[in-house]
Amino acid sequence: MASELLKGISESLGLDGNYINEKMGVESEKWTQVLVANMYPPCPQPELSIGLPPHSDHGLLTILMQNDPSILGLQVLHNAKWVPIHPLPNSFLVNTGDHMEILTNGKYKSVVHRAVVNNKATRISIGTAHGPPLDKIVSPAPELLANGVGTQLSLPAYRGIKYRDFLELQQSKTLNGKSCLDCLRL
Ligand SMILES: O=C(O)CCC(=O)C(=O)O
Ligand SMILES: [Fe+2]
Repeated sequence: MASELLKGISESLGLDGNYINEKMGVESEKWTQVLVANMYPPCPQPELSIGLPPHSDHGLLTILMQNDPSILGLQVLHNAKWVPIHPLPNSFLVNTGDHMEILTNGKYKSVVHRAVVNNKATRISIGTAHGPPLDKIVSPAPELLANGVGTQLSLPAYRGIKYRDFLELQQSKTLNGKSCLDCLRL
């Protein structure tokens, strides 16, 4: 499913459908897939608590599902406001991650999101994060920097970094409140 979505994203950028899959080693033996299960039990004082603090996902795409679409929890930061996401029944929700933003030179943004809790029902979400192999150095795709006649030539907005080093940077205490992407911005 992730590789089909990545085909659509490649095409939306005017690239060959297999571009991202090939460049990012998607479905190769070493590509990164992480399964995360989150459980948010009811909280008597939800306004004093947070389920999952604001963050962006590090990979290319995260595919998320949740137990009951009528229980709200996920919020996305949009125009400096937290917007609640109303999941569609029987659907997956797809987030674009930091490496999508780096690879597309900011054409696709990495979504900052968080999960809030409620005082009524347990919410469970299950996500699969999809990224390149850990030893892959990801930098803005050259094809997107000078994309055809009549379009503006853009300069790379991020420096390249090995996926493993990005994950280590994200886990390290040297960020001082900055996001990893901010550290890579040129
Ligand atoms: O519970 C949710 O909907 C969000 C989960 C999430 O953002 C994550 O696992 O990275
Ligand atoms: Fe997330």
